[in-house]
Amino acid sequence: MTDTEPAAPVRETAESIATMEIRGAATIASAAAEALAEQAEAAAASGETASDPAAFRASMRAAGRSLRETRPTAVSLPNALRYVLQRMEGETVDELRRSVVDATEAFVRQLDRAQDDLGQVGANRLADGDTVMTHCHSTDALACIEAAVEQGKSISAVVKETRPRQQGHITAEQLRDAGVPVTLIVDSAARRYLDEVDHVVVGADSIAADGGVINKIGTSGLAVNARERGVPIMTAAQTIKLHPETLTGHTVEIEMRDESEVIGSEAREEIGEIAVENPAFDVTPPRYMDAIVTEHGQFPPESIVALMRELFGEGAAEPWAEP
Ligand SMILES: O=P(O)(O)OC[C@H]1O[C@H](OP(=O)(O)O)[C@H](O)[C@@H]1O
Repeated sequence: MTDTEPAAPVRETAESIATMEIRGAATIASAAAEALAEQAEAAAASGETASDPAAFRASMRAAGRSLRETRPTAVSLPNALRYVLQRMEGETVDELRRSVVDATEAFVRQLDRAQDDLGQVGANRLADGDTVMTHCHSTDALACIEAAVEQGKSISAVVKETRPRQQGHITAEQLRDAGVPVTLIVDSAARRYLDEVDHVVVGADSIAADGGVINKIGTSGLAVNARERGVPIMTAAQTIKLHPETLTGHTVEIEMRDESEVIGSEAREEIGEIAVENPAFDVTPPRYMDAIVTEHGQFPPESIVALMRELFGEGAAEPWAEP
């Protein structure tokens, strides 16, 4: 390991995030924070970084950078890196190492608590006997449904498959295991089934200062249809999903993924020359979202900016910036 080359566990985590073996905004955040702790342990035990606080710091920043470069849309990733790296302090390598490990542990505890807390808030929006529709796989959205079941409510689910990666299958399995009767549908059947559901519950990868919700591709169409059918739609999102840079006018980059997720090589060859695009996320304008449910309570999307200012001030530095 050199000053600028992250340790093996960081490289492995970065690779797993990029290939989506590790996925979901909250899961990515905790994996990234844990990778920083592993980097701190490795750097404190290896070569020049073990005895040189400046080299140790440089190796932590390089690790942050390599984790940051994996996927662009879920802001939970830079927010996690920022949380840990901003708490890195000490004169000696051992003090620096300890501060990173402690910050990581505190961060992961906070994430778990936030999900439990927002689950209670989201569950309060659901009534006994409700049917919910889900899109993709979101641990924050599932926390709301599972908390409602724990409150003794009987909940059923219509689960959208969510092309192209069919992450609705993970949702279907987890809800079934939680005792929720599940009906799996293809994405294009969503409008037809909206007449049979009481709520739509989705997650978020980022929330913009104007209340726009950035989530798995297809969320915005679902939200427009839900509004047209009069079905309330909520986004379950821990505050780690709030995107601080949107406070200063930046937009959220939408990840474009490989065409192979959309079309297999055989069909591709058969069809011949066509363009294929595979955006992983879209933006739901605030006017189509009824509520953003966080660990601090529920908010109309347009008012989320007040919470963002409270938590982040006016903006945020890159997670690996020198303090
Ligand atoms: O943090 P939690 O609620 O688990 O997930 C939030 C969002 O992250 C996922 O993105 P991807 O599957 O990583 O592309 C989905 O878009 C999901 O709604």
